Amino acid sequence: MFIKSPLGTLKNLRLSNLFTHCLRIHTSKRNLYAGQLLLQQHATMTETQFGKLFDKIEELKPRFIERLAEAVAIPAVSGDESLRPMVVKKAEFYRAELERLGFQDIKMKELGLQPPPVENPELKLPPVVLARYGSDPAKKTVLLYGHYDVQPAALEDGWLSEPFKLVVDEEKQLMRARGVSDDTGPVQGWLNVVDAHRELGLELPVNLITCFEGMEESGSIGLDKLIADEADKYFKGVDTVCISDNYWLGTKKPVLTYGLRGCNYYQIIVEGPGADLHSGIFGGVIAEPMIDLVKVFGSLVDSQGRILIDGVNEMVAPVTEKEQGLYEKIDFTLDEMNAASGSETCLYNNKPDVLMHRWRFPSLSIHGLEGAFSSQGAKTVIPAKVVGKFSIRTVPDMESAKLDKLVIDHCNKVFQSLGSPNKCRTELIHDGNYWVSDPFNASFTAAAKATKAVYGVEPDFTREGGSIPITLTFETQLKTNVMLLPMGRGDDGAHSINEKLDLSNYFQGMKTMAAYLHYYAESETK
Ligand SMILES: C[C@H](N)C(=O)N[C@@H](Cc1c[nH]cn1)C(=O)O
Ligand SMILES: [Zn+2]
Ligand SMILES: [Zn+2]
Repeated sequence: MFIKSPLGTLKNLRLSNLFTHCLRIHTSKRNLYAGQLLLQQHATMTETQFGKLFDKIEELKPRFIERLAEAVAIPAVSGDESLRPMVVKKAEFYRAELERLGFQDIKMKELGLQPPPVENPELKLPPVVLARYGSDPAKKTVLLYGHYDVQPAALEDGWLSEPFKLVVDEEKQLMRARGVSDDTGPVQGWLNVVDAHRELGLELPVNLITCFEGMEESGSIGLDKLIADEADKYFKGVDTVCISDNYWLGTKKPVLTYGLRGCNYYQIIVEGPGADLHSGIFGGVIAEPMIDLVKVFGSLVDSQGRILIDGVNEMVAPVTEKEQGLYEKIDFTLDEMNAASGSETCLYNNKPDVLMHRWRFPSLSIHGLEGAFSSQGAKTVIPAKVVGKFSIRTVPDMESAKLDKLVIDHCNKVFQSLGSPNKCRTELIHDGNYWVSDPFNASFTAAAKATKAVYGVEPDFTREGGSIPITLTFETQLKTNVMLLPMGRGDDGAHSINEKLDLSNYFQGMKTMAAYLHYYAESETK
């Protein structure tokens, strides 16, 4: 059955669920012989209800941009120990916002000290912000997860404007600032959805629980335990978890995401000389830590992206015939890929290979190093100690502990083969599991309807090459499903310079979030 409405074509809607409240309103009408009539009446009502909500979101645009500007102005970089007070300040910002919006039972959950490796052994982890909006047992409960920490950013990296100051580019119709897409914009989006309901005097159709953390960009350290501890307490009765912390695959087509890669992040520490040395005096005479590190780095991966560590590729689940057919149908082009990377350096020349290597094969990236000369000019120094950083994006069926052993054994073996008198050790900094789900549950169905209602198209179902370390923990500890509803686009430049969020994605994203809550409330499963 199809109902045509200005919000889009609503397909195969079921009387028993989506129209429950409509039936209540229309019970006085005797003329139920024509299901079509009832459906038309409901279509009008849904249209009116969404119409008002969507109009309110449009009307509140200046307020919603202002709030986002306040949030992104706090440089909450979880990976920079010196900025930890700013991460805590941003948690306080959200506590105040939640209070102002009428959330209750707000808890700033402390997670204790950050475990090693860490510079300051007294460093406290930032709090997790838990809050409730409604606790009606007749309603479903949706847990909204997001993170308020961000990646580092500095003007001198090549930003067009100060990274922690929101710039609205009217010409390009976008907002620019660190975190605007990952993940401050989407977190703000959820709060704005509640704000819009309150302004309209419209009841939220579900109970909400927020779980906003401040360590996602550093591997969600400490959050697993909190979720396990609160599974039967604060999180009791959660029906589904919705995460808005990834991006569309490309720039035009909205997507829903049912898979993530995991991430194991390592460091290799090579040290020898007692201090940095003059290369004219000591060059050729002493063993240089940087030379050893480069050799170990070079043994990890080749220039075609192939991982060279024995046993790693063998853990990857084989590609099935059924799966092979999925990739060609996805709305994505190599041109979009090149535009997003700002280059033509892609290692693959066809869509299925690009998507498979992004979603379902592991990758190894070398991120950088501490301790070495990295400025302009030509300093003739031999660094005494260097710390190399690299990570592996993991996929089914890779086992995290087994991977750690393979990686550490490999680095030790390569270093030993160099015959260097320096010292070398490799350690895990943090890890997070991959996650793959069934995209046909009630939550995904509600999100697909919401996408159709807002954008007028069916979303693509995609996997994400990035990681959200806590996703699998929600699924296993709360024994419920998780759905990923991205707000931004594939070219937003998350983790890069000039991170942006298109204005249309911010506002249409909020409408999709709002519609999702209404459609999910009306779905059959409780
Ligand atoms: C997809 C998400 N917005 C994100 O950027 N996640 C980070 C999380 C992370 C950091 N270290 C390990 N995982 C990512 O994928 O890099
Ligand atoms: Zn994120
Ligand atoms: Zn991120």
